[in-house]
Amino acid sequence: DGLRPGFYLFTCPIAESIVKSAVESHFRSNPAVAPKLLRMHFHDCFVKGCDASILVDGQTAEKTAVPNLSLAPAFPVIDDAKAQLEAACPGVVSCADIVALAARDAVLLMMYVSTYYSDMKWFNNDDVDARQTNGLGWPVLTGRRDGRVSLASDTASLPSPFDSIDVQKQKFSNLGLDTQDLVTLVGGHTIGTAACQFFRNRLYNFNNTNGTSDPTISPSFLPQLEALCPQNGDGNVRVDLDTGSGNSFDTAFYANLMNGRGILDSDQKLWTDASTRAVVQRFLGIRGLLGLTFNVEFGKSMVKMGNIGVLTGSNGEIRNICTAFN
Ligand code: HEM
Ligand SMILES: [Ca+2]
Ligand SMILES: [Ca+2]
Repeated sequence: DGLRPGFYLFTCPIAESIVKSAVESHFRSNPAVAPKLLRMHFHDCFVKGCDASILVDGQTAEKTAVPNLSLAPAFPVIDDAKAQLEAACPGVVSCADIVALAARDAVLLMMYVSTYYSDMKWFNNDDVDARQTNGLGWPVLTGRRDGRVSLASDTASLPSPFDSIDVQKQKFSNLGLDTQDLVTLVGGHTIGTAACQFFRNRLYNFNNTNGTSDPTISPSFLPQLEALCPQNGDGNVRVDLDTGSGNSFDTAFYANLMNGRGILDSDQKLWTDASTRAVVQRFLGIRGLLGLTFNVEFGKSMVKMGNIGVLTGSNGEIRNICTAFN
């Protein structure tokens, strides 16, 4: 019953290092996979629990739903790790655990890069081997098993960038996550990018009023965003969710919200709404409030998220390949 640290200690002791090396080698050729791996774990857990339902191929599978399309470059990381794991310990390590471990390893790489480097181009694999993680990251509990259902229609439980704070809170509390978890986990937007199509309405057509922009956007930031996402430009152009700090796992995202420089409407509202703003302020160490340390809280909330609806014991299965049920 339940997950535990080191579930594979005796059955596949090399499991966690195989996942780590798969994440690192893909990261080296394409660092953009790191934020996608984090988001993949979130999208897995929020739809039928953390059961690898997001990995299955098929015409009506979760993968085909709009919110999951931009995750495509990160699926091969999981498939690679799984192939190596099947060679080392056949039939033992679940795809759901690979996703959870890969998300942690991806964040750890970003934390490492932001701690020791100002520019990712100086990053190479030798550094990874020599790195000191200094207590960053979090222990991933393992023992999840893989689900046997994957339907695009189930992705309606995912939050949308157009959701109000009340709806965001509701979607999180449905899964046992409170307001602090919401603000903490959305802090994952400290890394990675969003396509213009998901926020362009804020620039040119706010509340369906043509020519109007969202008044919560800082006046100095609006022209910058408009330049990145022109009104009739390509909606697939991608912009950092944390302007000026898209590769660093840090609290700059929250400072941007405070300064009216959020990208998604759902993110900027974390500052507009008093209940979520209070949590943002605690991450920013505003005087008079009990401070919160982002990296620490993020790990705690990730462990909570990683427990959502897990299959354990004899429930579910250990898939042979992550893209298909057995
Ligand atoms: C109210 C909750 C949330 C909403 C509405 C939301 C929405 C979005 C949207 C619209 C994007 C851009 C997708 C694209 O253009 O491809 C995005 C990206 C991202 N999200 Fe969220 N998100 C939420 C919560 C979270 C959580 C809880 C995490 C992780 C713990 C997360 C991690 C990420 C990451 C890392 C990216 C960047 C992906 C990339 O670079 O491709 N998000 N999110
Ligand atoms: Ca799932
Ligand atoms: Ca950042």
